[in-house]
Amino acid sequence: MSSAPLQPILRPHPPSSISSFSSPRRTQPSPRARPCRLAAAREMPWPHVLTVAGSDSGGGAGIQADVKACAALGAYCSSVITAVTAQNTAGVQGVHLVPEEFIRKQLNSVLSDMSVDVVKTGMLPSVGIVRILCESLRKFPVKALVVDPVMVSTSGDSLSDPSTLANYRDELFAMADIVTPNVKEASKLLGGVSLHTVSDMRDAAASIYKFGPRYVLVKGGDMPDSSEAIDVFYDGKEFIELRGHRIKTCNTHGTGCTLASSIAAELAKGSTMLHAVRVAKNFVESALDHSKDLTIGNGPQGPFDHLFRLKCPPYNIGSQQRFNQDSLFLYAVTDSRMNKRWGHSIEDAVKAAIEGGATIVQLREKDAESREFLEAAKACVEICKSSGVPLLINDRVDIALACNADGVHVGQSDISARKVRELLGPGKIIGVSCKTPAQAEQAWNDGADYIGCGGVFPTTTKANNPTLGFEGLKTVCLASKLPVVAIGGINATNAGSVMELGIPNLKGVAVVSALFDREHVMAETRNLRSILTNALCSV
Ligand SMILES: Nc1ncnc2c1ncn2[C@@H]1O[C@H](COP(=O)(O)OP(=O)(O)OP(=O)(O)O)[C@@H](O)[C@H]1O
Ligand SMILES: Cc1ncc(CO)c(N)n1
Ligand SMILES: [Mg+2]
Repeated sequence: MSSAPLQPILRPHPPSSISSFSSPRRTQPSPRARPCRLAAAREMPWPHVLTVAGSDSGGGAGIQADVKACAALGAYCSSVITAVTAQNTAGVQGVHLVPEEFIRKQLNSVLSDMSVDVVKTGMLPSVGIVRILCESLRKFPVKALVVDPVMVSTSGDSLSDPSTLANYRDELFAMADIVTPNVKEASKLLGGVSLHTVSDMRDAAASIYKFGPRYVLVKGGDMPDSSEAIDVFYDGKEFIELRGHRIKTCNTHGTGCTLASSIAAELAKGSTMLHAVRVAKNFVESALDHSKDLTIGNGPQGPFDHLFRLKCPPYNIGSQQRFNQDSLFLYAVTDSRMNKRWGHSIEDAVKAAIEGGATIVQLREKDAESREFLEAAKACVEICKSSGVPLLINDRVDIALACNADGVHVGQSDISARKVRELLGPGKIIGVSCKTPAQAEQAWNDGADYIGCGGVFPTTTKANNPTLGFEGLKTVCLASKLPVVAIGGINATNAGSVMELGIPNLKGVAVVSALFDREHVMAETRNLRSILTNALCSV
C-alpha cells in the first residue's frame, strides 16, 4: 500500500512545485521575522488551512463551508475570496468576481504573514486567478495543495469560465497533491466523456492523474441512487473504492467543498493522504446523517450542519495527535479477575505495567460496575498521560468518553468501529479484534487504527476462542492494511517467536495473563519487554 496510514506522503514532488510533507514546517525562511514579543513563548502549532474560494451567500458551500469544516476538525482557516455569489438553496442567482489584483493582494497578505500548512482551492473562476494563485504558491511554498476543481454547482449553474479548463489542467494540477472532481467535473476535464459506473470513475481518475497531481479522488455523490456513496481514490498505482452509506437527504449543498477542506485540515494536522480522505469522507457522511432532517430555505438542496459535534458531548474537535503504531509493541490488557486474585487495584496493575515498559494499556474490565470502573479509568488516564502511554477502553465507549481515554478496542460482536469512530471523532484510537482477512478489510473501511489478531496460541482468558496459529496470523496480517497486534496465549516463552515471524505490519504483542495473572506485574512486564526487544533485533 503506497499510502499506509500515518506515513508521510512519499512521492517526491516535481522540482517546480510545492514542498513535500516530509520536509520541515517551512521550506523557506519566513519573509518577515517574528516580532520579539513571541520569541520567549512556546510555539503552539495550530494546523492552518488557507482556502482560496468563492463566497456562498446561502452559507452552505464555498468559503463558508470551508471555514466551518476546518473549525469542526480543529484547524485554523484563513480565506482568500475569489468571487462573491448570490446563492441560496434554489441555485446561483449571480456571480461577482473579485478583481484579480485584489486576489493577489489577499494571497500576499495571508501567505507573507502566516505559516499556512495547506492551501485548498474552490471556485477559481478565471484564467488570471489560477495564474496568480500558482505564482503565489511558487513564492510561498506550503506543505500541500488540495484542488477542488469547482466548475458547476449541483444546481447546474456555471461557477467558472470554460477557458479556465486548460489552465487548470496544465498549471494547477501539476502542483496539486490531490484533485477532487465530482463526476460532472471529471467528465468536463476529460473532454466530455460520460461517467456512469464505478469503473468509469476509475478510468477518469487514471486519466486525470496524468495531468500531474499526486493523488486523484473522483467523488460519486452525484452518481445515480444507490445505498452507497462511492468515491474512487487513485495514487498512480492502486485504485481504492471508498464506500460510505448514502444518506437519504436533500441537505447535500456543499458536500464537495466540505470534503476538500476536511482533507486539507487533516493534512495540516499531519495525516497521510489516504487517511485524510477517509476521515474527510466519514466527516461528511456523519454531518449529513446528523442534518438529514434540518430545513433551511425552500429550494431543492439545503445546507447541513458542520458543527454537529458541538451538539454531541464531549465536544470532540478532531484529532490533535496521530496514533503511533509503535505503541502496539507491548500491549498490556488488564483483567479485573486476575487483579482481584493477586490483590492488585487496576491503578496499581497499570502503574506496574507501565513501569515495566508496557507501551499501550487497555482496560478490559468485563464484570466491573460502571461507576467504579469509571473512577478507576479516570485514575488510569492520569497515570498513562503522565507516562505518555495511550490508554484504551475495551468495548465501553461510554466509559472512554467519560474519562477522555485515548480510544476504544472493540470485538466483532461489539458496537461497530464505524459507529465508534462517529462517537469518538477522528482523533481517538480505535482497535478491532479480527480473525479473518474480511474482518481486517472491514476494520480498515470503518476507520479503525489497528487490529488485534488472535488467538495465536490457545488461551484461558477468553472462552470459545478458536486458535489461529502462526499461519492464521500471517494470513490476516498480509491482508490487513492496518498495523496488527498479536493476541491470545502469548507469554514469555512464546512471545519471541511471534516477533521473529518478521511480518512487517505485525507491530507487537498483546498480553493479559502473562502480565496480570502474576504477583510481580512490573518484573513480568520488564522481562517480556526485553524478550520482545531481543527478538526484534534478531529479525
Ligand atoms: N447523500 C450522501 N450520503 C453520503 N455521502 C454523500 C452523499 N452525497 C455526497 N456524499 C459524499 O460527499 C462527498 C462530496 O461528493 P459530491 O459528489 O457530492 O461532491 P460535489 O458534487 O463536488 O459537491 P457539491 O454539492 O458541493 O458541488 C463525497 O465523499 C461523496 O461520496
Ligand atoms: C461559492 C461556491 N463554491 C463552490 C460551490 C460548489 O458547491 C458553490 N455552490 N458555491
Ligand atoms: Mg454533489
